[in-house]
Amino acid sequence: MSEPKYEKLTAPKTGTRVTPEAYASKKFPDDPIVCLLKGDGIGQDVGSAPGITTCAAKVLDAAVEKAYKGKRKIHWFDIHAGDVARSMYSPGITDDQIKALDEDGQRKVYLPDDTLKAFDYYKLGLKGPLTTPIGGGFRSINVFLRFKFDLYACVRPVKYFKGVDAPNRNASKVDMCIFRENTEDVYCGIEFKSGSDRAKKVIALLRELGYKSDQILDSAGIGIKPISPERSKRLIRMAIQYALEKKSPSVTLCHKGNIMKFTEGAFKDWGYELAKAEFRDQIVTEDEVYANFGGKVPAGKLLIKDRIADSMFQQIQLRPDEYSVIATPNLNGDYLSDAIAALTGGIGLAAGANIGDTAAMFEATHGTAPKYTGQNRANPGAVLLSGVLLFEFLNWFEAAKLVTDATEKTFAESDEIAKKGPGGKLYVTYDIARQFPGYGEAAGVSSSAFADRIIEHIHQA
Ligand SMILES: NC(=O)C1=CN([C@@H]2O[C@H](COP(=O)(O)OP(=O)(O)OC[C@H]3O[C@@H](n4cnc5c(N)ncnc54)[C@H](OP(=O)(O)O)[C@@H]3O)[C@@H](O)[C@H]2O)C=CC1
Ligand SMILES: O=C(O)CCC(=O)C(=O)O
Ligand SMILES: [Mg+2]
Repeated sequence: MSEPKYEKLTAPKTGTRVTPEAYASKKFPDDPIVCLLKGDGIGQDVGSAPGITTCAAKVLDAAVEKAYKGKRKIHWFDIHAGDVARSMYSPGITDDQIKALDEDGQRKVYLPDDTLKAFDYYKLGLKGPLTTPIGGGFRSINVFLRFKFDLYACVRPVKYFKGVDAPNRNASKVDMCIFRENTEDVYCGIEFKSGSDRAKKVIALLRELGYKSDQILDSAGIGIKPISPERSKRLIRMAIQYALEKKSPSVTLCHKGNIMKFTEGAFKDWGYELAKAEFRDQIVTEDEVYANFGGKVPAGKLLIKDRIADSMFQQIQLRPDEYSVIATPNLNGDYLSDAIAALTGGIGLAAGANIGDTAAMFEATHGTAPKYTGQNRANPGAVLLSGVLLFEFLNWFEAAKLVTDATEKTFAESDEIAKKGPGGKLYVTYDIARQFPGYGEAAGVSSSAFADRIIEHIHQA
């Protein structure tokens, strides 16, 4: 495969492409080219106000330089999506002109072919959040990218950072990693609008299958939720492998199988089936623990259990230490990610990665938080910690540790200041500052000042 021809992009002149062979062997170059998609809202730079992606990339570069002194380096390739892509590739296009386009045409305004070609070639990216219109318009570009490149696992670890004064008193017990299936479920975008010809056809078909008009009104909009054994199993396999590698105590299959028996319930059944077929010697199921081991997990075994999604939301709050790796279908994973992140201080710190077999895109759990656009105010921590996941993926553990330790130091020093009473100067952004008793949002610093403080700690390490 040779470098694609771009309309407006210029690839970095130095650096090495991460190839499918590198993915297969898990041996990555010391100078990888990584696509950087800054994103919309808080992701984008506005005038002299840097967005969170720029702030995060600056910290990541500082950590690599400190850890490897020039022997390793990320070569960023700026590619574009969202509002920036619209103004670059379709300057002057009006909202009405965009509305008149079909879905594919609308998508191309915000996700140009250049961007797809570049990511398809380079296969590795760090991405800021992108806006999705609500109730109409094009499908989510974020979701589109995950489907297009078969980034089937959305991996979102959430761990308490010492020094963050999270309101939940169980915060320090949180150490979970969500594996959210990324390519199925209601996210497939198969929907039929109420009253449309297609909705009427689908309803007519359902009537033929025996579903009566009191079950599905003629006026209903319809959404389809496909969940397959192949795609469930590959996600659950990755979750179990991760848990075994990290010596995690359990994998919980989180589903709503009591209500959606053949999708969510099947996800759970396929999970147990896979665990027994492929990992029999390393795992034990919760049923087996009670039937054969008096309720105690035998030493060295990974516990496979399942929970119904609604109960899971209270479990994570009341008994977070009983959960470590969670494998779940797409929509549950979306809801759970934000909820678990809230336990440790909020989505400003919630990192994530979309991982496939031959490509990966690292991105925060949160969205564009549009009201903070151009204010240099939002927390760059989630994108930064997504960069830490990128480092771990590349096996750059020294750089990953430098960033994590320096971030922790930045929280810890603010905690020390806050303990002395209100009125001190903190080094964290508004969202973390407001959690310290007696402090408010105004005690926080800008995104760039928080990033710079982390860099100072990296230099001092
Ligand atoms: N992967 C992606 O690109 C994603 C994109 N989106 C899209 O983002 C848009 C906005 O979505 P919305 O529902 O408002 O959710 P957001 O996650 O963008 O924001 C919700 C709230 O979370 C807090 N927050 C989010 N990010 C940060 C941060 N970095 N630092 C501090 N606080 C933060 C803010 O809380 P507070 O108001 O309390 O300060 C914010 O108002 C939508 O178009 C949505 O589709 C959503 C999720 C993921
Ligand atoms: O694509 C979007 O706009 C939302 C995606 C989202 O909420 C997520 O990935 O967690
Ligand atoms: Mg979400």
